[in-house]
Amino acid sequence: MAVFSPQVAAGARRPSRLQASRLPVFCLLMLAAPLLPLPDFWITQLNYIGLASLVSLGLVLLTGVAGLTSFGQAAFVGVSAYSTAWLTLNAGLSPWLTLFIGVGLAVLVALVLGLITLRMSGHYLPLATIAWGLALNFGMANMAFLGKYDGLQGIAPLTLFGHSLADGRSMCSLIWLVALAAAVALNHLLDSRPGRALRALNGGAMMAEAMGISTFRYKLTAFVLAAVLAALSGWLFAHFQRSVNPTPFGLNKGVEYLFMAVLGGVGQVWGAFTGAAMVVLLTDKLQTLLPALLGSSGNFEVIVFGIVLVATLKYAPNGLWPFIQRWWPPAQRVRDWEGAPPLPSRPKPAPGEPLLEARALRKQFGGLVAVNGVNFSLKAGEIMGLIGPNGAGKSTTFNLVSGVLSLTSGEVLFRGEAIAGLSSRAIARRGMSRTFQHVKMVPDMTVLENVALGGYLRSSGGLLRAMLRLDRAEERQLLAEAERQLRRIGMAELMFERAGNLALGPQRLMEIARALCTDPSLLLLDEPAAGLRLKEKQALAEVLRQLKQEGLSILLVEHDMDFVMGLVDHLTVMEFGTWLMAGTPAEVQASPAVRAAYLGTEH
Ligand SMILES: Nc1ncnc2c1ncn2[C@@H]1O[C@H](COP(=O)(O)OP(=O)(O)OP(=O)(O)O)[C@@H](O)[C@H]1O
Repeated sequence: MAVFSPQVAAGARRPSRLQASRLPVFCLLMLAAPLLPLPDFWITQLNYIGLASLVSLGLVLLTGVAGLTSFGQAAFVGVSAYSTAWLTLNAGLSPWLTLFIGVGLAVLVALVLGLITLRMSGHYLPLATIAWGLALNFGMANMAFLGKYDGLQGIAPLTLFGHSLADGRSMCSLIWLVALAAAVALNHLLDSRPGRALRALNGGAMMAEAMGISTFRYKLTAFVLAAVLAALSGWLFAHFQRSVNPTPFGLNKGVEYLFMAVLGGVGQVWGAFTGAAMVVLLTDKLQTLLPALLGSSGNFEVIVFGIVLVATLKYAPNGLWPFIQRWWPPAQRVRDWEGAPPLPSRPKPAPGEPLLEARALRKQFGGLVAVNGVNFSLKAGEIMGLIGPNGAGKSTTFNLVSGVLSLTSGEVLFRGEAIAGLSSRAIARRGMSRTFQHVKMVPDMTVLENVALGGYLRSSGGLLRAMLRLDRAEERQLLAEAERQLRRIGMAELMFERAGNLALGPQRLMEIARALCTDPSLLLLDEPAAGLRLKEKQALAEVLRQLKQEGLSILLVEHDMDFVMGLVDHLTVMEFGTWLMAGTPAEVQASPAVRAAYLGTEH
């Protein structure tokens, strides 16, 4: 079926996956750097860049991908650095053991902070990370056993298979090995089932939850992973510097890490390295240049960084990495999922089986009764329309059925089971999938990846498997299913397009494909024709007719009477939050009460 002709907004470009083909060359170069005849100064700079990149990578995941902000990453670096310093110096533990203790402590703190703050809206996490950063820094600077402002000195160097890593060159290899491994693992993660779930956090919690994704769990995951990366950097830092003091773990350093991520490109894995390199190298240059120019000493580079940050946010909000990427184009995704076995699917209701029943639905927003005493039912294989003029309460009813809103009173039965009070995630798991009145998607992901989000509940690959690339068989199944659903609605030719480049019509169809990818027993469409041009509406109606022929059950909320008339089996009409009438399209069309409701006259 090809009912839809591709329409892509002007300026559309071929999308790319995050992984770039020529990066192995860069990785090899960085790992070989200590073997090159570089002066010690440059090796030291490379070490600092690698250490900062690790922390910045965590911020790419946390801020760029998951949309959460932390000013306290330097404190996580400090926890691990001080842990290994104190435990190796005073308890005589092996640094390889203290690595796990330091990272474990950072994970513990991240879990506590995350569990307290991540359920709250936006600004609580940044505030909590500021408080945590300040508290820890004052703690380190005032505790006698941690050496107060002087810190701890004489930390033992690392040894690996009997070989000492005491000099900067040996540490350089280890630091870059860890930093590059982290970057590769993060790239793998973002190109996977859990990675798409993480990227969906920025597309709005409502959409992610409707696909069965626990947004809280993934926010916590991003926060903990960012803390782990910071802790790894802290452990390496302590054994590279061989001393620790509170200064590198203060709040200003936390802000600097965030600056690195923003400067490099906060949503880009390799942007973390770009930002870290820029800041480390510029700091060194400016710290000598500016005092000489101005004739007095001081941290004048901070002023320059402030100006650069504002300019970056205004003129290059995606950071510097996209500019570098122009000369270093990323690899095109290889279509390697042909013939992948299908994902598991659920048993479908028999045609005519009672599927959905809404009984006496009522929803009150404070003093406003948005929905009052609404009843309707839908059998398997039917398309039902819920129509009514603006403000009639259709979307509220839709949200009550799909679990986005909680009922004030009433009952919803889905396949005979009472689902009122269940979360939208739990309802999605039972086989109800929805689209949104205002399209909700991840604009930076391809159409295929957006649709694959719908397969989340039909797959199980976790973080570790994704990072180690052990999830490829399941990933092929997911992408094959996403492509199958795109073909089903006639949109396969756009699968590699960046979703944000699509016009509204194809975006709405993409949402339908995503909902189909969940293998639903019931498809809920919230005003799918809103904002579409005539041709787009016709294409959409054709897709829905095709889905009905395939036996799919659909509940359609729509404002446009003409759109639903030739499409649905029966209609329920709402007015002022109440049930007005139910009947076939012909009966509804002939009803003077419905005409009056739409014309806004008395009836
Ligand atoms: N979260 C909310 N808080 C308060 N009032 C709300 C909320 N959501 C909806 N309403 C109100 O409930 C009533 C019904 O709104 P609803 O969006 O369900 O109508 P609708 O039939 O979908 O309208 P439209 O076709 O314009 O989308 C309106 O008066 C609206 O202002």
